[in-house]
Amino acid sequence: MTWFPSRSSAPQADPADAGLRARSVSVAAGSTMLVDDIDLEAAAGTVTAVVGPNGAGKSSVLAALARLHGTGVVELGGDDLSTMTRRRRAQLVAMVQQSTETDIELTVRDAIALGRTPHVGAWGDDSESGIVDESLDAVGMTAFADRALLSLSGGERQRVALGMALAQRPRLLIVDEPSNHLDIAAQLSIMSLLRRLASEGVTVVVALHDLALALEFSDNALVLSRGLRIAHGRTLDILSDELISTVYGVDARILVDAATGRRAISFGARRESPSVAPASQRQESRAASPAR
Ligand SMILES: Nc1ncnc2c1ncn2[C@@H]1O[C@H](COP(=O)(O)OP(=O)(O)OP(=O)(O)O)[C@@H](O)[C@H]1O
Repeated sequence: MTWFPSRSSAPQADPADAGLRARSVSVAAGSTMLVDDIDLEAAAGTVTAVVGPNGAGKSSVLAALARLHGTGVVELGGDDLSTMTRRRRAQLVAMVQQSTETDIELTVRDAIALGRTPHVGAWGDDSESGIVDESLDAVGMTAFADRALLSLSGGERQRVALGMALAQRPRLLIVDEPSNHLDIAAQLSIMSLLRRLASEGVTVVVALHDLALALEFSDNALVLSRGLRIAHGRTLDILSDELISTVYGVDARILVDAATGRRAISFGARRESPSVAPASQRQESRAASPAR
């Protein structure tokens, strides 16, 4: 299945032109810096994993990239996401957040159809209505299409949330911890789907707790700790035993399966606490205002 079968504005082939470029992204809550001065570049057609311990600022950075809050400049294909209309931004950027709780009475199909909203014309017309069925299929929810959203399990809701984002046909897909609630087969299937979307030109940025998934499925990684950028580069280059051990405060050893080349990580007892001073202590005087 191809993801952009009939879309005339399919992501451009040239990664340098179509990708994501974020500079000096900061997020504050009052006078507390949650994330400080993060730069990130992600070419179209790549998957970038955002990793780091609990509270490192992953969700905050992702929401700032989607321009839900924070300061700094975020460009997609050279266009500043902050200065475009909300509708235009919604056509380009989809975000799947961690919380999938809802009390809205919708069927699964209706929920996924909501993802088409930014593309629906003034008369309620959507020339690509088949996308809803494709999105249902892609996240394995076709059999659930007429089920009430409220009746779904956590993992099923997670898939619907991703299905909504797929229906948006974004150029930039931001996903916060998609493996939450998912069994191992579902995790691999969602990560494979993200890889496939990238292969069709989408820029994918995904927060992951599972570093083995990051090693297996991402091209590049952004490593955060206490609101600061610790490393950014090719995943296989930067996610080393030493970096993981330092950032997470554990003993970590990456193991490569000689037969398959797949990587797993063996973890040992915690050593000392991570030594990075939090952004909130470093920059208490700085405060970022909400994005436009
Ligand atoms: N409104 C707020 N006021 C104060 N602190 C906040 C606020 N929102 C988030 N934080 C703090 O900012 C830090 C970063 O939170 P964030 O959710 O971005 O981290 P994360 O890396 O996604 O964490 P996790 O892996 O646990 O999901 C956390 O310490 C969190 O407690």
